[in-house]
Amino acid sequence: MNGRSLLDVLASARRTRQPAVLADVKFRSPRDGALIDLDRLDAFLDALVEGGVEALTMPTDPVYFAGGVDLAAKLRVRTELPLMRKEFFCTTSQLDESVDVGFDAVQLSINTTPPDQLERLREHAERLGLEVLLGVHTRGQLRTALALDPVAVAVNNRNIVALELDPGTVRVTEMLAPEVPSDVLILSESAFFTADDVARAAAAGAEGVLIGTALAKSDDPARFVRTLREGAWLCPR
Ligand SMILES: O=C(O)c1ccccc1NCC(=O)[C@H](O)[C@H](O)COP(=O)(O)O
Repeated sequence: MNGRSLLDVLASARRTRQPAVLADVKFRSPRDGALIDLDRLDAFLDALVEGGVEALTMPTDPVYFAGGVDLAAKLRVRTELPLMRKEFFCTTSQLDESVDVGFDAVQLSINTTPPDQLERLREHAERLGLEVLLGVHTRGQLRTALALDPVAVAVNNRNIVALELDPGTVRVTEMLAPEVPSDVLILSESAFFTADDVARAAAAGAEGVLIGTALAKSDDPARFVRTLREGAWLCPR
């Protein structure tokens, strides 16, 4: 055990009633094109740590997000923050690889994981010691996820199946959060640009928010993280 836990980060946010801020290190997005140049990666990571982000995620898909496990390895050596892999998971070998690279958690999104593989992949991940968040974007997907008795759900405000070409809105979290039982943690993901967006997700009961594009585009990511925390207060569900 290495002591890094994304679930602990979310649980601790619930106790302190201050939402955790997580950074999605995304090199490219289908919507916005190139986001992070490799030559500024270390400085970017240092700024995120300085700003106080509590965990990192990374889409490792090379085609749409310009990610890769080689790039994830760079994150692993640079920071000790909990690290979650986002991927279009369909095989157990992708999970074995995730452990080898040093990921602590994986997100299995209901709408991208083959339905007949979902439980098998989740069990395999947990057997390997990976934390598992179930990703949802709609009410129907949330129902599917809750039937699996998750510790945490990731509510994606954008539709990953549309490759996040939709603008996304925190309204998705506001709609779904009331339907999540109070013992299930919520990470609200995507389309965060202002402190008001973060405050809305927290008011809806999300223990954490995940921000990618806005951080990558910020001239001062450390300061941006600090401003995002201002005024956000977690409402118990
Ligand atoms: O969510 C997934 O399952 C996923 C799978 C494979 C590649 C990417 C995936 N999600 C991407 C994201 O979740 C966003 O990059 C992240 O929430 C940040 O969004 P934004 O702040 O809007 O850039």
